[in-house]
Formats: sequence, structure tokens, C-alpha cells
Amino acid sequence: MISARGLARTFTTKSGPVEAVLPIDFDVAPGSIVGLLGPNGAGKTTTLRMLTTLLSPTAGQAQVAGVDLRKDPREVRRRIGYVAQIGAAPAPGTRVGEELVTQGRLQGLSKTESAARVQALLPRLSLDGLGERALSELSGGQRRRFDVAIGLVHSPQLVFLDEPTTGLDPQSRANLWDHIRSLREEQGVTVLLTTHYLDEADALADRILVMDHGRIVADDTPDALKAAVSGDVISITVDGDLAVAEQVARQAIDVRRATSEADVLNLTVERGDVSVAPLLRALDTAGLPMRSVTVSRPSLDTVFLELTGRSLRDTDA
Ligand SMILES: Nc1ncnc2c1ncn2[C@@H]1O[C@H](COP(=O)(O)OP(=O)(O)OP(=O)(O)O)[C@@H](O)[C@H]1O
Repeated sequence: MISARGLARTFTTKSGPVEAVLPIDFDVAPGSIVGLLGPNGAGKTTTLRMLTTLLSPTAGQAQVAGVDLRKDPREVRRRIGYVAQIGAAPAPGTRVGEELVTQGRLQGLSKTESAARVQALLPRLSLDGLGERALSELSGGQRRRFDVAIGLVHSPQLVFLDEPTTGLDPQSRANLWDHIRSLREEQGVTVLLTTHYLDEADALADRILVMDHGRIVADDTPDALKAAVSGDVISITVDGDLAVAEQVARQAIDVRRATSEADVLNLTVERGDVSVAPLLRALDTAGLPMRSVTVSRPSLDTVFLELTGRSLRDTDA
């Protein structure tokens, strides 16, 4: 459904070039849900905007929904749906149903076709009964589902969702996840979504592309990504120098990998439960009392940490 080769985008700014996306290669199979996961500024939105024809690549090429991105961007637009990060502010008084019908007409549907499509779409996204409601009166979750409906009004087989659940409460997020899954299950729609939520990528995606600094640093199933990182991560804060603490840790226990960010030292070890006690003793003896310690099982955050040396959660914060 998507095949990108050497796709790249550099922005020219006053302070010099910004290489937002370095040449990337990836494929998305029809009927799959693929998550593009990465911290702020990783290049996710830029990638999506290139694939949806909103931004021209500075290098490379892509086939999107069977069409060459550079040769026929208009046809690409006809075949895809795109839900941007935050829906545009509606004109005062704009009504849900009326706006959806208008968007369908802008996508080339006749008035009757568009109205029929909107009638079918509203219940699918739990928006039934809200056709006459003003957009400004929708809740956050309803508004986001409305944004998704806009992307689906012309029945595309490929949909791009940019951070679909950012800003939603947990219940609305879970509800939108169900809707995204049903797009694939009931209609075979292929979905490429960006997110910086690990749980979202884990819950929704068949495959995850991890992006960092404009590169794809991993491309696999959530399970395979987690399986690739065996062991536990012990994260500690100490009263004292982290570099010294790392040396002490390496002497006391078998450390596979150590990374530090701000005042936290992350140690990847075979068994966290077995290593914590000797680590504590060694740090005490060295005059570096531990202020806090957490032991975590491999998660996608661990994967990200292993791949980039930084924690996704901390990067977001
Ligand atoms: N129009 C632009 N001009 C200059 N630099 C830009 C432009 N758009 C994006 N960038 C830069 O390109 C890099 C990638 O940005 P992008 O928006 O693609 O990241 P992202 O992964 O989507 O992040 P977020 O999760 O915050 O949306 C960033 O360094 C950003 O500042």
C-alpha cells in the first residue's frame, strides 16, 4: 500500500538546513496498521506530510495507494484520507453532518452520495445523533472522531492519522482505538499513524517503525521489538556523580548496557530482581547512596532506550 525509497526532507531555515527526515525506506502492506513511533521532532509528521502530498520530498520516491507520489499527487490525494494533528478551528456554527457532507463533495462525491456516506459513517464513529450538533459543542473525543470521519468520508483504502489520540482522556483514547481497529477489520482500510505513546503503538499496530532524528531506527512487530531486548532495566538516582556510580555498578554486577539522562542512570541487566541488592550495597560502600530505584521489564520504552540511548517517556516530558 505504501513503498518509500530514499524519501527525505530538508528544510531551509535562517539558521541553516534542518534535516527533518534523512533518506528512509519502508513498506506498508495492505490491510495493516503501522505505527510511526518517536519523540517530538523525530520527523514523523514530516514523513506523513510527504506521503500525503502536502510537502514535497527533497529526495527519494514513494508509491502511495498504487500511485507514484511525484508523478500524480492529485490521484494520491483522491485515494487516501489524512487526519492532521489537530483539527482546524471550525467556523462558528458549523454543524457536524453539514461539514462532513461538504468535505465529501470537495472530495468529488455528489451531494446524494456524500449525504449517504455521512449517514453510514456517523454511527461507525459513535457520532450518531450528532449530525445537527455544532462542531464547537463537541467533546474532545467526539471532535477527534469527527476529524477521523472527515478523513474517511470519501471511503479511502489508506488513511494517515497524525497523533490521533493526543490530548484525549484514557476512555476516549480506548474508544478511538476500537474505531481504528474496526476500520481495518470491517473495511480492510490500511492505517499509518504517528504517535509518541508507547501503549498506543503497542495496542494498535501490527508493525512499528521507530523514528529518531529523522531516521528509522527499528522496524518490526511490537513483540519482536520487545523480544529483541531481553533483560531488565534498573533505573537509579544517586547522591553523587553518575559516571562514578556506573563504574561502581559495573564492578558489582553484570551490566550489559548503561545510559544516563539528566540524573538517572539506566542499567540493562539480565535479572533486575537479583542485581538490585548487590548494586545497593556497592553504591553505599562507595559513598553514593541511592535516592531512588525502579526495575522495569522490557517494554517498548526499553526498546527505544536500547536503540537511541534515550527514554521515549523522558524525551516527551
Ligand atoms: N516547516 C519547517 N521548517 C523548518 N523546520 C521544520 C519544519 N517542519 C518541521 N521542522 C523540523 O523538522 C524536524 C522534524 O519535525 P516533525 O514535525 O516531522 O517531527 P515529529 O516527529 O512529527 O514531532 P512531533 O511529535 O512533535 O509532532 C524538527 O526538528 C522540526 O523542528
